[in-house]
Amino acid sequence: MKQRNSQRGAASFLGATPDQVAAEESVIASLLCDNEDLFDVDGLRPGDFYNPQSQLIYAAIAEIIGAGKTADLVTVSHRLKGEVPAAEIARFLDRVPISTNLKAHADIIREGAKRRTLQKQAFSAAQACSQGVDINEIVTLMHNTDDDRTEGHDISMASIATRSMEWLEEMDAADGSPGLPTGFKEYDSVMGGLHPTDFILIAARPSMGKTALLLNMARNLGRRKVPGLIFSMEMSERQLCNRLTSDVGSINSQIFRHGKVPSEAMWQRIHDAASAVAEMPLYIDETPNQSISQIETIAQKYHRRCGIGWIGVDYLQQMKGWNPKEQGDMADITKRLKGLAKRLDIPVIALSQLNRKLEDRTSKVPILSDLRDTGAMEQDADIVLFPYRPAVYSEEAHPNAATLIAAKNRNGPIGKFDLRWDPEYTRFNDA
Ligand SMILES: Nc1ncnc2c1ncn2[C@@H]1O[C@H](COP(=O)(O)OP(=O)(O)OP(=O)(O)O)[C@@H](O)[C@H]1O
Repeated sequence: MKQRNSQRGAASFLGATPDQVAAEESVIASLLCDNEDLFDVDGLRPGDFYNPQSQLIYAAIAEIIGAGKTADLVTVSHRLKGEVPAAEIARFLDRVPISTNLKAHADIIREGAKRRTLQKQAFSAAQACSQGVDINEIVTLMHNTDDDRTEGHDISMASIATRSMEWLEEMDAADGSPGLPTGFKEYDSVMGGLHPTDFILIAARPSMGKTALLLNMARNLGRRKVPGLIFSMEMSERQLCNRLTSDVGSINSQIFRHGKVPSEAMWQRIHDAASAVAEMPLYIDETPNQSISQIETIAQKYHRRCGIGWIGVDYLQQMKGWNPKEQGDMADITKRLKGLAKRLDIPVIALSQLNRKLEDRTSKVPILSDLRDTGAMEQDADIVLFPYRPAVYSEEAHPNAATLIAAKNRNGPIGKFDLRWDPEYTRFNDA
């Protein structure tokens, strides 16, 4: 009885079915006979093969062909000397290769690999559930199915170059930039908007207008019907909605603060603006103190369900695990936000406070080194933006003067963009 229970608890992982074994043998036999067939197997990876020897042989064939040489029994045996006996490699040649059906055979191999991966993942998730691991970690584990691999994504340079050209042709035909427009004309023209896969940091001292800047971009994208998701760990969903309404309708935000609407005409304006905001495909998660795992899980869910085209995180210092004494944890957060941008192929915009050491300088204009001591932000960010309003520090400065400083741009120019600040609507405009 005891033994039966322990057997029931043990994992019994899938092996290869006879058709998968046949498919693996067929692909290797075909490749050994005709190297051109490699292009037909469409991004198959060594790890997709079940048989460990097949994995090694396939990897050797792909490497030899990749180096511009011919892969045959002699060259492959030479490369795998000491790992796979030549007689074992020759055994594949006993099969009659059916290269006309190679694509179908590659699909069978890929499907087998996908089943085995999913089974292992489900097993790990079941174990994590019974061990009480954080629920969000488990959901992330379940979602990390390496979609690219399971879809047979070809990562060879030949294929990447083709895709890049197709992308450029598409963009050229669409007569526009691949970036999402922020709505700030000069910024968009120089920086090309917000680029997919970019991790964009908006950093400033408190009350400089970081949230305002993010919401101004959200309003512009919302009007263009680009879905977006904002993690607002400081302000509530109602506060953000009120700010958007104030911005869209040019309504003094103090009305929302005091909860008193001065006239019927103002009610009408508020209703009109609120209706326009309601039609924007924006999603706001106001849960405070979210962990990076929670953010990843929620972002992936909204990306799948609603096709979100950008993400905003307001702000990093409010995230669970953001602790200056734990530089490693902070670096993990920024790395994973960059990873999220890449995986979902959308821009991720994170807001961040700047260190108060800046206040000790004569010039209060932020510089990149103000990001030091804050994990790997400076390194992980593709773009670093500093909104700056001189009136915060000097009574002599014009109250509406503002600059958006692009202090870092991994793939393009940096620059300074003059803006106008309208405080009553918490709105930045083109100057
Ligand atoms: N009705 C208003 N009239 C004048 N100024 C306003 C009004 N509403 C907001 N502000 C100003 O807008 C700024 C707030 O901007 P915002 O919250 O976007 O800044 P932040 O950099 O995100 O701040 P924090 O770091 O504190 O979250 C503050 O300087 C505030 O004084």
